[in-house]
Amino acid sequence: MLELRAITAGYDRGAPCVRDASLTVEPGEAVGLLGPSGCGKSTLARVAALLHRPESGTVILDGTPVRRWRHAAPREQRTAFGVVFQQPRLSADPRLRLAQLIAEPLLATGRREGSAERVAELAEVVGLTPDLLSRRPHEASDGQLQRACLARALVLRPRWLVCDEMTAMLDASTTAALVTVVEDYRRTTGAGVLAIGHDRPLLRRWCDRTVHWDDVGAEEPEARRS
Ligand SMILES: Nc1ncnc2c1ncn2[C@@H]1O[C@H](COP(=O)(O)OP(=O)(O)OP(=O)(O)O)[C@@H](O)[C@H]1O
Repeated sequence: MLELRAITAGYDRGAPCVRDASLTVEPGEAVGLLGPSGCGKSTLARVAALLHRPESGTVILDGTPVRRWRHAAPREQRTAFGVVFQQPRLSADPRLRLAQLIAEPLLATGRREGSAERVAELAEVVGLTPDLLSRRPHEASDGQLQRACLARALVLRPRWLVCDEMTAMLDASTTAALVTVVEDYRRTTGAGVLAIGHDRPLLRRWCDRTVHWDDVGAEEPEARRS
């Protein structure tokens, strides 16, 4: 289970944008998090994915409290997460061809062997044809690049997938395709999904339950008391 307990976080000490937020995601569960722009959803998602250290509160990953974030986190905790951001161009190294982008986490964790096969397999899953894999980000559309970013997020077979407005920049058919990929991944692996968004009907369709930002602070009073 992924548990966020009483998380307070932000960028300016003393003026946090996330205050006392609690949320849990069970293995195999998809939880949607809705809220207005700028309220702190992405910040909470980054805390959940161990990318941003909170000022206070606890993240508990499969029963183990997280003590360190980002590169200081133990590899098995860091690689338990796949993350897809809203703007693929901001999260893709412009120098890498799409195949290299997808393979990045494999190479970063010393898993070069079999990486070409894994990239080819995932490219098919996300709907990228082989000719696209040799292109660099500036030669790909937003939708094609987001497909590659989703493949990169899945390449290490994470147990938790954080989708931070993954489909906000995409057309309806690419949105449907990527949501289907995430859903198939969740069904076949039992991974838990935290999906952040503004699109209530989409999140309702996609997720087992949807939580509004206003309720995140009061969602689990028992957990917050303990
Ligand atoms: N790197 C940063 N440095 C300083 N402030 C930041 C940074 N990132 C976000 N913020 C601020 O923190 C607050 C919460 O931002 P966050 O991105 O978490 O909100 P959000 O709910 O995800 O918004 P949106 O739906 O528009 O993406 C905002 O006021 C934002 O301006």
